[in-house]
Amino acid sequence: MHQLLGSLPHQIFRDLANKYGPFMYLKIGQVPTIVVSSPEFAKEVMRTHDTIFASRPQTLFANIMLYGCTDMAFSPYARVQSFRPIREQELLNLMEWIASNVGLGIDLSERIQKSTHGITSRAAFGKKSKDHDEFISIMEESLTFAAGFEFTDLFPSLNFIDLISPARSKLEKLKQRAERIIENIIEEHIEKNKSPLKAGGESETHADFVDVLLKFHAKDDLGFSLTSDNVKALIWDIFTAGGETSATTIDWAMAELVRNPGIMKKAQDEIRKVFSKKGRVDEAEVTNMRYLKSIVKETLRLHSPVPLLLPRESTEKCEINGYEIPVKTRIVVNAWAMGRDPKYWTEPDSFIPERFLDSSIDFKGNNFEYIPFGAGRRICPGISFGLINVELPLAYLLYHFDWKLPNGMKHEDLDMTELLSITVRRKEHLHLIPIAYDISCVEKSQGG
Ligand code: HEM
Repeated sequence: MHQLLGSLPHQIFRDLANKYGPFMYLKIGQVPTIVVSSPEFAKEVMRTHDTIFASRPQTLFANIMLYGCTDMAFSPYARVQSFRPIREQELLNLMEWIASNVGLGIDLSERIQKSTHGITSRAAFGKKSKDHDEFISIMEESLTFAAGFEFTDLFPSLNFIDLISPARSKLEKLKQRAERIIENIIEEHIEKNKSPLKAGGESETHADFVDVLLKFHAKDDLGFSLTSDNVKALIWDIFTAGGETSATTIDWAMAELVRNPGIMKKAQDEIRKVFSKKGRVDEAEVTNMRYLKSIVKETLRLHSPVPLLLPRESTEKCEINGYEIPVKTRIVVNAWAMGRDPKYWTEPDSFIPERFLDSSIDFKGNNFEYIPFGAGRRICPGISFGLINVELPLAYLLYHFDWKLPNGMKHEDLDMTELLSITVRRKEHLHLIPIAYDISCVEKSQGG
């Protein structure tokens, strides 16, 4: 659909909502769909009728990559603090690499992707898989089919076409490659837990996400059991939901900062004032950086990485605003459109972090005009982990380096075109030239 109309779905839905209103019934292909584009109706769906809309539709992507939608049976754990050494190490590695490229053009987007996925993998799987880079590229390719707008998602009764659809065969192949990597990760954990050192079981403090999943694998005695497919789908979920969203947010934030040098300078002043004495960033103090936090909030408002949240589907009929919503209606909530609605935001299309400095608006699902993490019982369970994974890398990038655009490019010319997948990234990779500000601690760590 989006290719035909030349815009991305969240943009098309906003234009339609401007014309036909914020609670719109559409038939997309054969699928009855309600598109919600106002905080009042978002609240109706995600608070008043939360239970009815807590299901997700079974799309082609979810059926194949998520093992018939057997993922997310429960929220992942969020021992955010305990992953601090992992974050520090990965980010120091990234700083070292950037320091060795000072004055040269680098593909910052690619490096951010790698290190964010590195943090997620090490937190979730104990270490980076030996097939880390391949796993990232499989994920990237498969996510382009995840938005739920494939032919077969829109015409479910024509499933004979589905069987020969190029999307299905591509996804099947990607799944086979991903499965091999995921099975290796599981196998390594099973072996590790068999080792004599681990006799008596992995200690709770060192158990990673996969260890926790394996404890619930096929064990009814714990009152809750996961099948092999559940375990594999959950590993996939964490890798994609955890890494991709954070990397996309950092990338947009850096692009906005490069386009707005005054804001970049203000952020660097805040960060450098605090860390200059130490000569390095300290995670414990990043939580007090008010301006940096406002930058992250503003980035999530303008560039919500999951602009249409994840689709939902009604499990029984209900009434909203005098309309009867039948069972199995798909619900699309346009968080991106609400985040840019002039009714709620002054200068909605401008990047102004100051708007959040003295504002009580947060993204925990209470202010429905601002829901980059969703709301209700399907709200993102990874908010804290996601936020620190964005704030900390930004603090490192802004503390240690100044940033210039290559080839004499002007900051206002930076292309902010969006690219569709289930997350919305910038179409172009961010190529920048790092200039050293204070890299003494990175150089020291290089030396040994
Ligand atoms: C900047 C970072 C992130 C953003 C913007 C984000 C955004 C979202 C959004 C919009 C949803 C859908 C919510 C809804 O439908 O109401 C979601 C779901 C989810 N997120 Fe995140 N997320 C981020 C980071 C993370 C991280 C770090 C993890 C895990 C470690 C994670 C795990 C999940 C999972 C498992 C779901 C599915 C929840 C469910 O269906 O019940 N996310 N996220």
